[in-house]
Amino acid sequence: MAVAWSEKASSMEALSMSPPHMSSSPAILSQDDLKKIAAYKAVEFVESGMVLGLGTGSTSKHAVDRIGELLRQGKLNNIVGIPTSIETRERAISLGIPLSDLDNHPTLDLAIDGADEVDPYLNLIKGRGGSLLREKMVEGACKKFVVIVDESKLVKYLGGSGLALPVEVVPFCWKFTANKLQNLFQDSGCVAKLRNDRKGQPFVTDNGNYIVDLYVKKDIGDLQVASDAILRITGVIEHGMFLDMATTVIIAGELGITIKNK
Ligand SMILES: O=C[C@H](O)[C@H](O)[C@H](O)COP(=O)(O)O
Repeated sequence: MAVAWSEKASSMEALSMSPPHMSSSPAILSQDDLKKIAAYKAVEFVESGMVLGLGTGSTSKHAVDRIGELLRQGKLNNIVGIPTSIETRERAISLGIPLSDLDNHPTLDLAIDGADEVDPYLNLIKGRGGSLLREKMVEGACKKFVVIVDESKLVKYLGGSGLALPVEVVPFCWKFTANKLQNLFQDSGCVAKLRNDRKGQPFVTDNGNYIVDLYVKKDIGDLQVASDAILRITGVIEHGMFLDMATTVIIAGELGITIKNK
């Protein structure tokens, strides 16, 4: 379903501006504007009393901020947030969003999160920010999982953006695990690289693990088969393919919002 700019008050509220076609000079929307528009649209699905999965990353940050704002304004009440990373937990606390965890709330009403890639079947790659494990645990426990992206995240097949498929691995003998991963997808020209932080040290996840990024030159074939094969490698904890998990994807683009439902 495509939604025109002029019909969507929430989009305008996200930007505090007129829709592009109504302004005297054409407005150029930045990628961050589009992320914010998608996030605000997703927050329209939030109702008072919900247990909410709070995503991680530059797109879901806008959703978390918006939820905090609506709580402050008294337009939402009795929300319980389940954060998917330490970063999101800290942000939610600073916004006064009440928090809990999966131990106390094993079923969530709704989660809102960004993605790195979305394929035509609403399969996702997530985790380029390193938060894939907690995200998959929380978002796998949701009745509804709304994904928010700008249109640059749409791909024909997972891995198709030329960017990485992240895999969280135990630090112990990570090279051994990385080699096994690379060999698994050698037909797709896979190169496995340990992710480093800004200081050139191994990037450490919230769970104390490393990330091996897989770069492929072509389609890796059946995604469920690939997923099972990755998870069978001892040393792998989880990967960033989120297959058949998204129930709705909200895509913000220059021409408006598109909503895709499973
Ligand atoms: O680990 C990071 C998460 O999976 C993010 O949701 C994903 O990388 C998308 O992030 P962003 O909204 O910053 O593009």
